[in-house]
Amino acid sequence: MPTRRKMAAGNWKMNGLAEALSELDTLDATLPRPRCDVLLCPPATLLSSMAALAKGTAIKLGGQDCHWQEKGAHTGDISAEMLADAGAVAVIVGHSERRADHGEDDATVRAKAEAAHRAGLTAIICVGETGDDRDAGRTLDVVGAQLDGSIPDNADAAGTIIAYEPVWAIGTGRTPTLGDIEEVHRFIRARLTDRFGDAFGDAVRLLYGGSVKAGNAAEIFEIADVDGGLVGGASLKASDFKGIVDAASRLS
Ligand SMILES: O=C[C@H](O)COP(=O)(O)O
Repeated sequence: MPTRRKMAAGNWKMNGLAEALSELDTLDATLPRPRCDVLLCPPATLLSSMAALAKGTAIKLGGQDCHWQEKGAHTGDISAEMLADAGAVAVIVGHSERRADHGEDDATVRAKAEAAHRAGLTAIICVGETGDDRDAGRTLDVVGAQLDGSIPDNADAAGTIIAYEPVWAIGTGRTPTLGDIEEVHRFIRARLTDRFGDAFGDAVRLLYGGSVKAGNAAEIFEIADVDGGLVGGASLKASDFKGIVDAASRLS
């Protein structure tokens, strides 16, 4: 049996002023030695302050995006090396909001994942179908193509996490059925095993994202190929996120 440690990852998106720093303290105070990995991805403006606060706790920090280059004339961008320097251990790449808002295609996402690896960060690579894709029965084709195009050829399982996030489930309160989540996660693991081999396929972690809450986390994280969640709205308040961390911890 593969022993993959569950992960509860919070993506704060474009939310969080300095006052949100207290959420980290609250979360830490309420987490008695979680048996899962706990990751918070705040806006870049809060990263170094949160990394300082998180020192010595079970909470790790991540970025929400990075540029593919190490440095240079790219106004407004942040490199993976800068995120690592600020205390991040991971970075989300290819989130559907980046793909939609910034026109990021699979090649761009792959370059960003390569940059993450270059900087020693775990790349959390997001894939997921739109509502139209699902209605048209294209979910597995779309997700398969995103996986093929977005994951670097030299990816290693320890430094790579795939987040399956159906676009239509993000922030909507709607989730796929447990059977649908199971089908897509099984498909993702099989696709990765075909490309990278059994060891990679067994070890790589697959997160589900899209309207995960304390109330549905356990039933989703119990699915065989689901290794935790990438959580948006319900990660903003420590009191909400704690229930999700607890579910991941119990099932680890
Ligand atoms: O990265 C997180 C996802 O986009 C999920 O967001 P949500 O939990 O608010 O639906």
